[in-house]
Amino acid sequence: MFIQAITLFPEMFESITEYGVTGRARKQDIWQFAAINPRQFADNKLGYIDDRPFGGGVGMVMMAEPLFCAIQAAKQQFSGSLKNSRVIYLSPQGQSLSHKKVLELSQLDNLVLLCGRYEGVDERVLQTAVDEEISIGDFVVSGGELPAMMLMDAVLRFVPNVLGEIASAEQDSFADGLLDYPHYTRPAEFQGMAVPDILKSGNHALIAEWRLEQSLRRTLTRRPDLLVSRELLPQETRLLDKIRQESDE
Ligand SMILES: CN1CCN(C(=O)c2nonc2N)CC1
Repeated sequence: MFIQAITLFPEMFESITEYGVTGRARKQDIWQFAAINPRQFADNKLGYIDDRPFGGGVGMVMMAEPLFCAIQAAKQQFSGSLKNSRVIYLSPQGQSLSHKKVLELSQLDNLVLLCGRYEGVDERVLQTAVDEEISIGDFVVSGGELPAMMLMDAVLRFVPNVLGEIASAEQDSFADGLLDYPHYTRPAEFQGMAVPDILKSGNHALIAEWRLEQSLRRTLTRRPDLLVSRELLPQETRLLDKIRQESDE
Protein backbone atom coordinates (compact mmCIF):
# COMPACT_ATOMS: atom_id res chain seq x y z
CA MET A 1 0.00 0.00 0.00
CA PHE A 2 1.29 3.48 -0.95
CA ILE A 3 0.09 6.21 1.40
CA GLN A 4 0.63 9.90 0.61
CA ALA A 5 -0.13 12.71 3.03
CA ILE A 6 -0.72 16.25 1.84
CA THR A 7 0.46 18.27 4.80
CA LEU A 8 2.16 21.48 5.90
CA PHE A 9 4.03 19.44 8.52
CA PRO A 10 5.61 16.37 6.86
CA GLU A 11 7.88 15.74 9.86
CA MET A 12 4.88 14.92 12.04
CA PHE A 13 4.48 11.65 10.16
CA GLU A 14 7.84 10.35 11.37
CA SER A 15 6.02 9.07 14.45
CA ILE A 16 4.31 6.45 12.25
CA THR A 17 6.90 6.01 9.47
CA GLU A 18 9.92 5.60 11.78
CA TYR A 19 8.61 3.95 14.96
CA GLY A 20 6.70 0.88 16.11
CA VAL A 21 5.25 -1.89 13.97
CA THR A 22 4.28 0.57 11.24
CA GLY A 23 7.79 2.02 11.09
CA ARG A 24 9.38 -1.42 10.92
CA ALA A 25 6.99 -2.53 8.19
CA ARG A 26 7.71 0.60 6.14
CA LYS A 27 11.45 0.05 6.46
CA GLN A 28 10.83 -3.49 5.17
CA ASP A 29 8.94 -1.94 2.21
CA ILE A 30 5.72 -3.69 3.22
CA TRP A 31 4.09 -0.30 2.74
CA GLN A 32 5.34 3.00 1.32
CA PHE A 33 4.87 6.64 2.37
CA ALA A 34 5.41 10.08 0.91
CA ALA A 35 4.49 13.54 2.17
CA ILE A 36 3.62 16.37 -0.20
CA ASN A 37 3.74 19.93 1.14
CA PRO A 38 1.18 22.11 -0.68
CA ARG A 39 3.42 25.13 -0.04
CA GLN A 40 5.56 24.02 -3.00
CA PHE A 41 2.54 24.69 -5.26
CA ALA A 42 1.85 28.22 -3.96
CA ASP A 43 1.77 30.67 -6.86
CA ASN A 44 3.39 33.47 -4.90
CA LYS A 45 6.99 34.09 -3.83
CA LEU A 46 6.14 33.96 -0.13
CA GLY A 47 4.46 30.54 -0.42
CA TYR A 48 1.08 31.65 0.93
CA ILE A 49 -1.34 28.75 0.92
CA ASP A 50 -4.08 30.29 3.07
CA ASP A 51 -6.23 33.39 2.82
CA ARG A 52 -9.07 35.17 4.57
CA PRO A 53 -12.54 33.59 4.26
CA PHE A 54 -15.10 35.11 1.90
CA GLY A 55 -18.01 36.27 4.01
CA GLY A 56 -15.72 37.23 6.88
CA GLY A 57 -15.28 35.34 10.14
CA VAL A 58 -12.34 34.21 12.20
CA GLY A 59 -9.29 32.40 10.96
CA MET A 60 -7.95 31.52 7.55
CA VAL A 61 -8.91 29.02 4.86
CA MET A 62 -6.48 26.86 2.85
CA MET A 63 -6.59 27.95 -0.79
CA ALA A 64 -7.88 25.60 -3.48
CA GLU A 65 -5.08 25.80 -6.09
CA PRO A 66 -2.09 24.56 -4.04
CA LEU A 67 -4.15 21.70 -2.59
CA PHE A 68 -5.59 20.72 -5.98
CA CYS A 69 -2.07 20.69 -7.48
CA ALA A 70 -0.76 18.64 -4.56
CA ILE A 71 -3.50 16.04 -5.01
CA GLN A 72 -2.79 15.87 -8.73
CA ALA A 73 0.92 15.39 -7.97
CA ALA A 74 0.06 12.58 -5.56
CA LYS A 75 -2.07 10.85 -8.20
CA GLN A 76 0.86 10.92 -10.62
CA GLN A 77 2.85 8.86 -8.11
CA PHE A 78 0.26 6.08 -7.79
CA SER A 79 1.51 2.54 -8.06
CA GLY A 80 -0.65 -0.49 -8.84
CA SER A 81 -4.20 -0.04 -9.95
CA LEU A 82 -5.34 3.57 -10.33
CA LYS A 83 -8.88 2.29 -9.72
CA ASN A 84 -7.97 0.91 -6.32
CA SER A 85 -7.18 4.37 -4.92
CA ARG A 86 -8.90 6.92 -2.68
CA VAL A 87 -8.40 10.58 -1.76
CA ILE A 88 -9.64 11.25 1.77
CA TYR A 89 -10.02 14.56 3.63
CA LEU A 90 -9.91 14.27 7.43
CA SER A 91 -12.53 16.50 9.02
CA PRO A 92 -15.21 16.56 11.73
CA GLN A 93 -17.73 16.84 8.88
CA GLY A 94 -16.80 13.40 7.62
CA GLN A 95 -18.25 9.94 8.09
CA SER A 96 -17.08 8.53 11.42
CA LEU A 97 -14.16 6.13 11.00
CA SER A 98 -15.29 2.60 11.86
CA HIS A 99 -13.77 -0.88 11.87
CA LYS A 100 -15.72 -1.61 8.67
CA LYS A 101 -14.26 1.46 6.93
CA VAL A 102 -10.75 0.55 8.18
CA LEU A 103 -11.09 -2.90 6.61
CA GLU A 104 -12.35 -1.35 3.35
CA LEU A 105 -9.41 1.09 3.17
CA SER A 106 -6.89 -1.65 3.94
CA GLN A 107 -7.69 -3.23 0.55
CA LEU A 108 -6.56 -0.16 -1.42
CA ASP A 109 -3.33 0.15 -3.43
CA ASN A 110 -3.09 3.93 -3.02
CA LEU A 111 -4.37 6.24 -0.30
CA VAL A 112 -4.03 10.04 -0.33
CA LEU A 113 -4.76 11.80 2.97
CA LEU A 114 -5.48 15.53 2.78
CA CYS A 115 -4.60 17.14 6.11
CA GLY A 116 -6.25 20.51 6.63
CA ARG A 117 -5.12 23.26 8.95
CA TYR A 118 -6.61 26.64 10.00
CA GLU A 119 -10.42 26.69 9.62
CA GLY A 120 -10.34 24.15 6.83
CA VAL A 121 -9.96 23.96 3.06
CA ASP A 122 -11.73 25.72 0.18
CA GLU A 123 -14.91 23.70 -0.50
CA ARG A 124 -14.11 23.52 -4.22
CA VAL A 125 -11.19 21.18 -3.46
CA LEU A 126 -13.60 18.79 -1.74
CA GLN A 127 -16.00 19.01 -4.67
CA THR A 128 -13.40 18.33 -7.38
CA ALA A 129 -10.55 16.27 -5.96
CA VAL A 130 -11.62 14.47 -2.77
CA ASP A 131 -13.44 11.13 -2.80
CA GLU A 132 -14.67 11.16 0.80
CA GLU A 133 -14.39 12.89 4.16
CA ILE A 134 -13.68 10.87 7.29
CA SER A 135 -13.85 11.95 10.93
CA ILE A 136 -12.02 10.30 13.82
CA GLY A 137 -14.51 11.65 16.33
CA ASP A 138 -16.94 14.37 17.30
CA PHE A 139 -14.32 16.83 18.52
CA VAL A 140 -11.94 19.33 16.91
CA VAL A 141 -8.14 19.03 16.84
CA SER A 142 -5.60 21.51 15.45
CA GLY A 143 -5.10 19.84 12.09
CA GLY A 144 -5.67 16.74 10.03
CA GLU A 145 -2.26 15.17 10.62
CA LEU A 146 -3.03 13.33 13.87
CA PRO A 147 -6.39 12.06 12.52
CA ALA A 148 -4.55 10.94 9.36
CA MET A 149 -1.99 9.03 11.42
CA MET A 150 -4.70 7.38 13.50
CA LEU A 151 -6.42 6.25 10.32
CA MET A 152 -3.10 5.04 8.87
CA ASP A 153 -2.25 3.06 11.98
CA ALA A 154 -5.64 1.36 12.12
CA VAL A 155 -5.58 0.57 8.37
CA LEU A 156 -1.98 -0.67 8.28
CA ARG A 157 -2.74 -3.25 10.98
CA PHE A 158 -4.81 -5.04 8.33
CA VAL A 159 -2.20 -4.84 5.57
CA PRO A 160 -0.62 -8.32 5.24
CA ASN A 161 2.70 -8.77 7.10
CA VAL A 162 2.60 -5.37 8.85
CA LEU A 163 1.93 -7.01 12.23
CA GLY A 164 4.12 -10.01 11.44
CA GLU A 165 3.41 -13.61 12.51
CA ILE A 166 2.80 -13.12 16.23
CA ALA A 167 0.15 -10.45 16.49
CA SER A 168 -2.97 -10.41 14.42
CA ALA A 169 -5.37 -7.58 13.84
CA GLU A 170 -8.14 -10.11 13.45
CA GLN A 171 -7.98 -10.66 17.21
CA ASP A 172 -8.18 -6.95 18.00
CA SER A 173 -11.25 -5.82 19.85
CA PHE A 174 -13.77 -4.44 17.34
CA ALA A 175 -12.45 -7.03 14.89
CA ASP A 176 -15.22 -9.25 16.29
CA GLY A 177 -17.42 -6.31 17.23
CA LEU A 178 -16.77 -6.59 20.97
CA LEU A 179 -14.60 -4.65 23.42
CA ASP A 180 -11.33 -6.28 24.44
CA TYR A 181 -11.01 -8.56 27.48
CA PRO A 182 -8.70 -7.64 30.43
CA HIS A 183 -4.99 -8.43 30.03
CA TYR A 184 -2.52 -9.49 32.74
CA THR A 185 1.19 -10.27 32.88
CA ARG A 186 3.80 -10.97 35.58
CA PRO A 187 3.93 -10.60 38.54
CA ALA A 188 1.05 -12.92 39.52
CA GLU A 189 0.25 -10.53 42.40
CA PHE A 190 0.55 -6.74 42.27
CA GLN A 191 -0.36 -4.54 45.26
CA GLY A 192 -2.37 -7.44 46.68
CA MET A 193 -4.28 -7.99 43.42
CA ALA A 194 -3.96 -11.50 41.99
CA VAL A 195 -4.26 -12.56 38.37
CA PRO A 196 -7.54 -14.52 37.81
CA ASP A 197 -6.78 -18.21 38.47
CA ILE A 198 -8.36 -19.32 35.19
CA LEU A 199 -5.55 -17.55 33.29
CA LYS A 200 -2.96 -19.69 35.10
CA SER A 201 -4.88 -22.95 34.60
CA GLY A 202 -3.42 -23.84 31.22
CA ASN A 203 -6.93 -24.87 30.11
CA HIS A 204 -7.13 -23.00 26.81
CA ALA A 205 -10.79 -23.77 26.16
CA LEU A 206 -11.83 -22.40 29.56
CA ILE A 207 -9.51 -19.41 29.14
CA ALA A 208 -11.06 -18.63 25.75
CA GLU A 209 -14.55 -18.82 27.26
CA TRP A 210 -13.54 -16.60 30.20
CA ARG A 211 -12.09 -14.02 27.79
CA LEU A 212 -15.24 -14.07 25.65
CA GLU A 213 -17.38 -13.63 28.76
CA GLN A 214 -15.24 -10.68 29.87
CA SER A 215 -15.51 -9.08 26.42
CA LEU A 216 -19.29 -9.52 26.45
CA ARG A 217 -19.52 -8.18 30.01
CA ARG A 218 -17.47 -5.09 29.16
CA THR A 219 -19.37 -4.50 25.93
CA LEU A 220 -22.77 -4.84 27.66
CA THR A 221 -21.67 -2.46 30.42
CA ARG A 222 -19.69 0.16 28.48
CA ARG A 223 -20.96 -0.01 24.87
CA PRO A 224 -24.36 -1.78 24.75
CA ASP A 225 -24.92 -0.09 21.38
CA LEU A 226 -22.37 -2.46 19.84
CA LEU A 227 -24.59 -5.43 20.72
CA VAL A 228 -27.76 -4.03 19.15
CA SER A 229 -26.95 -4.97 15.54
CA ARG A 230 -24.45 -7.73 16.24
CA GLU A 231 -25.41 -11.32 15.33
CA LEU A 232 -24.68 -13.45 18.40
CA LEU A 233 -23.25 -16.95 18.29
CA PRO A 234 -25.04 -19.52 20.50
CA GLN A 235 -22.15 -19.45 23.01
CA GLU A 236 -22.34 -15.65 23.14
CA THR A 237 -26.09 -15.71 23.70
CA ARG A 238 -25.64 -18.21 26.53
CA LEU A 239 -22.94 -16.11 28.19
CA LEU A 240 -24.91 -12.88 27.81
CA ASP A 241 -27.96 -14.53 29.40
CA LYS A 242 -25.74 -15.63 32.29
CA ILE A 243 -24.31 -12.11 32.70
CA ARG A 244 -27.77 -10.52 32.61
CA GLN A 245 -29.10 -13.01 35.18
CA GLU A 246 -26.20 -12.17 37.50
CA SER A 247 -26.95 -8.45 37.27
CA ASP A 248 -30.65 -9.09 37.92
CA GLU A 249 -29.84 -10.96 41.15
C1 LIG B 1 -9.29 21.57 9.43
N1 LIG B 1 -9.08 20.56 10.46
C2 LIG B 1 -9.93 20.81 11.60
C3 LIG B 1 -9.67 19.83 12.69
N2 LIG B 1 -9.77 18.45 12.22
C4 LIG B 1 -10.44 17.53 12.98
O1 LIG B 1 -10.87 17.87 14.12
C5 LIG B 1 -10.70 16.15 12.52
N3 LIG B 1 -10.18 15.55 11.45
O2 LIG B 1 -10.69 14.31 11.39
N4 LIG B 1 -11.51 14.09 12.43
C6 LIG B 1 -11.54 15.23 13.16
N5 LIG B 1 -12.30 15.39 14.29
C7 LIG B 1 -9.06 18.15 10.96
C8 LIG B 1 -9.29 19.21 9.92
